Amino acid sequence: MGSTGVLLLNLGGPDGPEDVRPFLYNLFSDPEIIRLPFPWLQKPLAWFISTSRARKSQKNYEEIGGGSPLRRITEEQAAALKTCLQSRGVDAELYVGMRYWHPFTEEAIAQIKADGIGELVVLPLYPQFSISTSGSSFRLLEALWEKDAQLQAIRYSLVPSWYDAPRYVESMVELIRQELAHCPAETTIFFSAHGVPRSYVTDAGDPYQDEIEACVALIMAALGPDHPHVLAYQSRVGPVEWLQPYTEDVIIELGAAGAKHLVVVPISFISEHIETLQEIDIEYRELAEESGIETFRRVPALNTYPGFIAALADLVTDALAAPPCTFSEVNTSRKRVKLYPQERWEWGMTTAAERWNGRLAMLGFLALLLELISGQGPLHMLGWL
Ligand SMILES: C=CC1=C(C)c2cc3[nH]c(cc4nc(cc5[nH]c(cc1n2)c(C)c5CCC(=O)O)C(CCC(=O)O)=C4C)c(C)c3C=C
Ligand SMILES: [Fe+2]
Ligand SMILES: [Fe+2]
Repeated sequence: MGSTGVLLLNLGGPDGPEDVRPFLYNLFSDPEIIRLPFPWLQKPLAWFISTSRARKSQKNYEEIGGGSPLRRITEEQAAALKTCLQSRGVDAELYVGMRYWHPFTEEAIAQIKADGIGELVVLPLYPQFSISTSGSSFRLLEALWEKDAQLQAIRYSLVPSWYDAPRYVESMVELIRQELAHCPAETTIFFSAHGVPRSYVTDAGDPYQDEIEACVALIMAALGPDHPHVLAYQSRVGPVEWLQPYTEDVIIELGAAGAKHLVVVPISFISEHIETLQEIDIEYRELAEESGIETFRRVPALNTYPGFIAALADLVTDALAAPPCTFSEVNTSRKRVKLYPQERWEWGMTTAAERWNGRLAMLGFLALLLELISGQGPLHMLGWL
């Protein structure tokens, strides 16, 4: 058997302003992020959304220095994890595979093959599983595996999610306590999770909301019952309904109800990035001040916090010791989860028919918008006219 490897998966982020549009294009090209009934519409729509969103997104990245710190932090996590594993007698090569920007997952896999890795642990840097994050990366890896005999020879094991890993929960509790030490006794702990469209949970069976709620419950059980706390969902994109309540609404409601002190806990992110540094620290802070909140503090992301790196090392050593968890096993253990493309057609006045009705209407509307904004309709774009 060859040597041992650990592949850390994350979303990726633009290194500078010129990367923002192509990064967004990659993100919106992913059917796990935007679920469309027709694969051929995915790329034109991704082009349309990335082009129209790029300026706003670039402005947000400018406020945090022009680009995302995600690559640097993830590489620091990889280096710290390698050292921690070495101290436990595990000699492993670390790889970083981003879903939508450099270093791409495909680049990491090419390196894993070149290095002749014989045993691989695949560890997503998302504590809670979502179709849109870990699910999307697993689907990409599965596709790479399917067509590559060299990859099929590797003994690999996936870690689907780890929101309940004891040292991760402990580290979160430690960081929250450190922040609470600077706050008055009546401070509300405000868990802000990344949102996903509500239909991912209700229709596609994404376990994300359950895992977020279980994670918050574990942290609160360890912190003790004295603290008032709330959970809300941030970063909504697009017109459809996402998981509720929305972070911005809850900040306004708390202010109106007379709350004065908040500590925000970014619960789905383990690294600083645009949604902590810009959205929480700048946008939500402003909103909180306007809503009459006097103390608005945020718990820092775990980054390379030693207890957290130890938690990651536990996950790796546990995965190496246990029977391997494979792609088919993740799909079986989450058999209610419908990874895209998922639906089968049913004839008659069914929910499927109604859904398709809505989708076709939406497609007509999008085609019109596309034509109005770009001067080119979908058929021109496809070279049909
Ligand atoms: C449009 C749908 C999106 C879903 C669903 C979504 C889920 C989701 N995302 C993260 C974590 C990250 N998202 C990041 C960037 C980002 N995500 C979306 C859209 C969706 N995310 C967009 C449009 C962007 C780009 C930034 C922007 O324009 O707002 C990042 C990278 C941030 C960086 O520093 O560059 C992360 C990380 C989670 C955890 C999640 C669902 C659970
Ligand atoms: Fe996101
Ligand atoms: Fe966002």
